[in-house]
Amino acid sequence: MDAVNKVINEDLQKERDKCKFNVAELTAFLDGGDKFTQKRREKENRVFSIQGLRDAVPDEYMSHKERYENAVRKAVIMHQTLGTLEDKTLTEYETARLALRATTSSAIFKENSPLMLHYSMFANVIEGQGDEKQREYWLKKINNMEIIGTYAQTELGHGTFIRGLETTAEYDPKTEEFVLNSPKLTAYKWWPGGLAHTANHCVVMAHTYSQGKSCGIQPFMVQIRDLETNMPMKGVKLGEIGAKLGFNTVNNGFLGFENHRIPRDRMLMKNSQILKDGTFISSPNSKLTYGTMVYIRVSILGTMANTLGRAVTIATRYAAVRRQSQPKPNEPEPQILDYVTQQHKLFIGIASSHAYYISCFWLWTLYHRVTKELAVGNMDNLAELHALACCLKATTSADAAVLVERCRLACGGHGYMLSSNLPQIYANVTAANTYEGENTVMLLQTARALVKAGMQVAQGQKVSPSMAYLADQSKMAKWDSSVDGIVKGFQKVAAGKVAACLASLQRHTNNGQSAEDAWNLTSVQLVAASEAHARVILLSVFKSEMDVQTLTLSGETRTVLFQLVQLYTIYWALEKVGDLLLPTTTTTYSVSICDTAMRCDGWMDETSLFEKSTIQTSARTGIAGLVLSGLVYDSAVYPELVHQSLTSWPLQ
Ligand SMILES: CC/C=C\C/C=C\C/C=C\C/C=C\C/C=C\C/C=C\C=C\C(=O)SCCNC(=O)CCNC(=O)[C@H](O)C(C)(C)COP(=O)(O)OP(=O)(O)OC[C@H]1O[C@@H](n2cnc3c(N)ncnc32)[C@H](O)[C@@H]1OP(=O)(O)O
Ligand SMILES: Cc1cc2nc3c(=O)[nH]c(=O)nc-3n(C[C@H](O)[C@H](O)[C@H](O)COP(=O)(O)OP(=O)(O)OC[C@H]3O[C@@H](n4cnc5c(N)ncnc54)[C@H](O)[C@@H]3O)c2cc1C
Repeated sequence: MDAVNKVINEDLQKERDKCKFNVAELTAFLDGGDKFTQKRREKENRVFSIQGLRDAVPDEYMSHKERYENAVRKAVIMHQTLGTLEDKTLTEYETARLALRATTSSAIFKENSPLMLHYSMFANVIEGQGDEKQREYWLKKINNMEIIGTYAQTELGHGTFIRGLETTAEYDPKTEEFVLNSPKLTAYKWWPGGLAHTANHCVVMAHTYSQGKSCGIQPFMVQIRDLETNMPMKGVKLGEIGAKLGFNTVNNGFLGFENHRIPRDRMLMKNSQILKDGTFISSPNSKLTYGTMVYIRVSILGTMANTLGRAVTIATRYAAVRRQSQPKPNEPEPQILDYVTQQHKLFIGIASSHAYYISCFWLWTLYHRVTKELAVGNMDNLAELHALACCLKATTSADAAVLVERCRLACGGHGYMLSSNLPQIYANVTAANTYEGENTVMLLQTARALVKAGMQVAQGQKVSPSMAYLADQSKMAKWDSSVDGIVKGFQKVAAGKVAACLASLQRHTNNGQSAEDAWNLTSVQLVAASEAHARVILLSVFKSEMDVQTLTLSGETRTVLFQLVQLYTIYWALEKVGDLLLPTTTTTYSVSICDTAMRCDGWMDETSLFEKSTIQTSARTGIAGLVLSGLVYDSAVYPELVHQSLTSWPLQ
């Protein structure tokens, strides 16, 4: 096996030899500096050198039980190898950056680790929701693996609608305990990773009552299994939910309670408290209880960057070594990578993966700042963070799923083989469209903030920085094909969509609909406005962060990174060319389309992207569309970019 690995395919080597930039420099840039590349490699080398972490039989030939047991076995070795969760010499930002760039777990678990929730949500919820004493007590046990935990929020009856959760926690002041119950089948917790057989503790989100009154949804630390026998505790019912598209080694389970009692201090009391006598002290903001979800939504951007990066690396390498067809007689079959259609499929995946990394670190910085503000009682920027995390989580996970599937298709029949790992990668990324807030629901959350901002703009009020562009009433005199120009175009599109939503909401309420019904009737447009806003953020952050962060890089590396920015921007301009050109269509067209299926009335008058003269010219000739298409093919961006994927990913 080792001898085989040492022989590098001639075509692959040829592509690598053509590389015009310093691969080590780019790798360090993505890792956050040489020091981190070194740390990451040390970790990877340690893990990958362990024979016991290699599967003797491919996962797919094992039974469900064998797969799970194999995953537990590897998870234990991984934990022993990597030690405790924290490297105390690193700052919080550095720890997160290293975690997000890590490739070890995805290399060892095709369908993720049964300890995934322990490391991610369980640890974070104690950090974010526990008071000082609780953090001190539980985090030590979590880091030392004295307890194994998960995050139990979703129920069979409700996932999205947290306020609808039916699990109850009723405070009994006589014994100073909470009594947990699942009043019906729909109240059973359903989905938590590791719950089926692995976890012995979990954080349970439950509807809380004290002194006969509702105290809202609160988090509780609950021991669910005996630490010696691993059997369920009294009044606790547990099991596995069944086979899934992916995540089959995550051990997702169900959990029900029947008069299960826990001490008062098991309620995580950083934000809300219930005193011994049952007095409820409410959190300064009920949404602080949802903080862990915001944290994971931010980290999902990084996970999408990593996962898409792996898929596009596999597919691009395959495209370099695969030869097919004979366009020119008497010449060898070309590498499929030389077909422009193949480049068109793959290179946007490379650009997107980079865009997601950059956006994740940018958003993480904001998350970190807002967390610090919250610690001193300042909630001013929580809504903006939430709005950004929701639409970026949804848009990056949706795009990543499409792009990973494209990578699979780009490998022809071989992409259909489980040995390509592309089907499993797809199963992992598509899950992120649902978990941690279903994507449509997340886009509608951001839409709430956009509608509010739109109304504030109309009243001349200031809005949050990421939505400030909504206030810019200027028109674009002509199409500007620079990256900044395209970003500006996207801002106009998003502002137009928000304005159209406001008009539609207004029209429906004027027609006597309730605010809720008007919202529902406008929701297709609201989702579109939210996605457009996400595009503005992704495009503008990718460009502006690159402008600043690449200043110290060599010219060659900067060039290739800016080619990625350019490709990403132009790709989305072409994908959304209809939106960008919408104001250039004739009034008749807009009326006939908009008044029926799209319901985007108000759009033309209020939000024209171009000045009237430009509109008429382009509507007559369709030139704007052609100019846009021309950009990609004239820019010579593609041939340069190929080297990027072949040389810069860490696992080569
Ligand atoms: C930072 C990262 C750095 C490093 C990390 C490194 C490594 C990490 C490694 C790996 C992690 C990666 C990935 C995966 C890990 C785990 C995934 C696997 C498992 C998945 C687990 C789960 O899925 S857990 C369950 C998740 N469930 C959900 O997400 C439910 C979604 N539903 C909701 O969030 C809410 O119900 C709702 C938002 C849809 C509605 O809430 P509701 O109470 O009904 O509120 P509204 O009435 O609609 O709104 C009231 C106002 O509150 C605002 N709001 C809502 N939510 C928040 C929030 N979270 N924060 C702030 N504000 C919020 C809302 O917008 C409203 O505001 P108004 O001003 O308009 O009133
Ligand atoms: C792989 C995986 C791992 C998971 N791990 C965990 C875990 O560890 N812990 C945990 O607690 N949960 C976990 N979950 C559960 C996950 O968080 C929920 O599945 C998710 O929040 C969506 O809830 P739901 O399944 O009830 O879907 P629903 O909310 O029922 O959504 C179904 C459909 O209804 C639509 N819809 C719902 N509400 C609205 C609305 N208000 N407006 C418009 N459309 C709406 C949605 O867009 C969607 O199309 C996991 C899920 C998966 C897939």
